[in-house]
Amino acid sequence: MSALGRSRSAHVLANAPFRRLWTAMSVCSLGDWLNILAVTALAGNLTQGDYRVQSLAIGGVFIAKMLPAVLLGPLAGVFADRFDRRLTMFTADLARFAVVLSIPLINSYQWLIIATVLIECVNLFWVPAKDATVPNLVPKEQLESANRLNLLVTYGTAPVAAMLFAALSVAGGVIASMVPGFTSVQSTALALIVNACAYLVSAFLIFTLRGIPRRDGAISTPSVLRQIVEGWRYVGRNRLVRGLIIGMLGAFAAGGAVIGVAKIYVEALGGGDAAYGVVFCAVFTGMALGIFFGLRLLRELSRRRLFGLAITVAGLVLVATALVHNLVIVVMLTVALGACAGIAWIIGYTLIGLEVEDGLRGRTFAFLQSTARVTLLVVLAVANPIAAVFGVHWLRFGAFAYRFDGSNLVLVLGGALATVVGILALLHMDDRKGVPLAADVIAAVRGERFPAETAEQVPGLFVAFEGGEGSGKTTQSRLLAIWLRDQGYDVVQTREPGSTKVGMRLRAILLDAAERGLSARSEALLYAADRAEHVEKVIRPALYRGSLVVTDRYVDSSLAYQGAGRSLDPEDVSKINAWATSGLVPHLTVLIDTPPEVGLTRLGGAADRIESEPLEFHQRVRKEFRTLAAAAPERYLVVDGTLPPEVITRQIQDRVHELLPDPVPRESEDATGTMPAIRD
Ligand SMILES: Nc1ncnc2c1ncn2[C@@H]1O[C@H](COP(=O)(O)OP(=O)(O)OP(=O)(O)O)[C@@H](O)[C@H]1O
Ligand SMILES: Cc1cn([C@H]2C[C@H](O)[C@@H](COP(=O)(O)O)O2)c(=O)[nH]c1=O
Repeated sequence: MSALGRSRSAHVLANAPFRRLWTAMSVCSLGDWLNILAVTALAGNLTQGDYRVQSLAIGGVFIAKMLPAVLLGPLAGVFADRFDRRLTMFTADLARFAVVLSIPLINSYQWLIIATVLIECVNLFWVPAKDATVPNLVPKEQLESANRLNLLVTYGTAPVAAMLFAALSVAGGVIASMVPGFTSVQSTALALIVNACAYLVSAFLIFTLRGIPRRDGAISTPSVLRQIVEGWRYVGRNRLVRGLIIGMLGAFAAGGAVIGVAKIYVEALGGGDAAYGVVFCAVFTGMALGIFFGLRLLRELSRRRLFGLAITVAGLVLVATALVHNLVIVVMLTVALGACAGIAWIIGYTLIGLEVEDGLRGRTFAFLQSTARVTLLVVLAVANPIAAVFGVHWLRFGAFAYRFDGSNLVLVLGGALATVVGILALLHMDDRKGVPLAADVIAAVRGERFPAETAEQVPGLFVAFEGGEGSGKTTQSRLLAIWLRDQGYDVVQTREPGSTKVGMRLRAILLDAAERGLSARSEALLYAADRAEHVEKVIRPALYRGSLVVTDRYVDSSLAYQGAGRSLDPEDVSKINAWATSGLVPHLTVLIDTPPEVGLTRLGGAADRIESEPLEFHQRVRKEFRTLAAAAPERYLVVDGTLPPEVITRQIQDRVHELLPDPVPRESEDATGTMPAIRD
């Protein structure tokens, strides 16, 4: 049966060919993780004795693992597609089986490095052949679930492999105690034999898998360097995405430092290969806990804050890990480290997915993956040499001696880097400025959201106009903008709904008098959606540029129209709007208070969907506007909308004048050392 002919509702694993490929992928992933652990452990065991030589030997393995993908990745993708995919994967699996098996047989460091390079080169053929096969076996609508499952086995097999490695190391230890001459090197060989068998199982599964087409169209994988250069053009433009990527790369670099020196670090703590496996497993267990429980526990905390906080805490935990010389505590700290990394990674990925428009998302993810790879390579290349050069030092305090070696130094440096990057991310992306972080976190742990008592601290000034229909908001907001521009201010005059591309469509739906069936909740959500776009795309960027923003309607309109007018729960309306705006509150709201009997008669043309509501509706709206203003008089100016327009204008100018920043910033005065010209 053709892939497209299959039932849409069935689970993707009900598809037998895909299930077989997925099983092969799972077994291979398990083998890959086991391979990382086994070859690094073996490199350490083969060079045991000299700390410096051992550090460099392990560093060499990581470089041998990363380099082929960076240098030959795109080339292999193109070559891989010239051959029959099934045959490519089958041959690659057999080759990997043979090369991995040869490592314990030859048992030399030089061959270990050559074999590692060979295995990675073979992987470069296996992976694109597999990637290109998945869409051939799975219908289009199930491709996303298939990719999710692939991702699950790619990372989900890591803790399994780590546990397996630890178990095999313990078994090796037991054998060593019974069989004279059985060394730690031979014990690591057990893991390599299991690793080789995993590739053999995969070869069998692929060989018996029918239905893989020979090839269809070339796989074009652009070079890593090109992806980075091209990606930066898109990423560099968006402040939030820039912050996210820098944060994620910082976390990655710190993670790379841990991976690089983990083996020598664990050994210095008196742990063998089993302990190395346990620490590895702890990182991934922590990541899973962070992804599944961390986000739930801190659901009320702003995602942007949580992202920066998670990286900062990861950095501090890493520093603590470096300084504490107790294996049990180190394992516990490693779980915490993994949890923070998991939280940061999932938030970063999700926010990028949400922030970057559809057409650029692929390139942004490709950019992230390429830079992450290069970052990892650079960190792995320098981590172990740094550890080796630093060597082992003993700090003596009387009878007490404290060991501080190269691995401790690398972990402290990695931790410091993550802490700095985390703090930068917090400052760069904070969407709740003015709300103390500690109070926000404590409230979030209790499952509450800390109220934003103070307005967000932005360089610009934010003024909103509110009022009923025909009250004079458009007239007065325009006059205010002109007056401000005349004084040399950069002014953004805007309105709701409908000031963004999406907003214009929403406005058309919301105000179309023919749209009769819209429920009150949908209406509230659509206004909130328009506002979220408006704040994100227009208001916040302008305020951060230092502009003066004058908007015709904002959150109060929803509280008045949807809350009071439509009788929705005001708490609910307030919550969705606080979420939509990330708590952005105007510095001043000008309420032009006009009786609806007057305002409605001022309007010309056909009434829109809201204007055509009965008078009582508009009266409830007016009452709510007045109540909101009375509750926070310091943030409101209420003017009588029945006064002549010029009188209203004067009142507004007087009040806004008090809030205006100095048009000549102090820094520029200091820089020029001259006084601005005084004209009368
Ligand atoms: N103070 C005033 N006295 C009399 N007429 C006014 C006054 N202010 C505005 N108008 C007139 O009332 C009409 C509606 O004004 P405007 O468009 O500014 O109101 P609005 O609050 O923006 O209305 P809407 O809510 O429909 O957008 C316009 O014709 C305007 O010239
Ligand atoms: C922002 C916002 C607006 N409305 C209503 C109020 C008006 O009837 C229209 C907007 O039309 P205008 O001529 O641009 O003033 O939409 C609302 O019900 N809820 C809101 O949040």
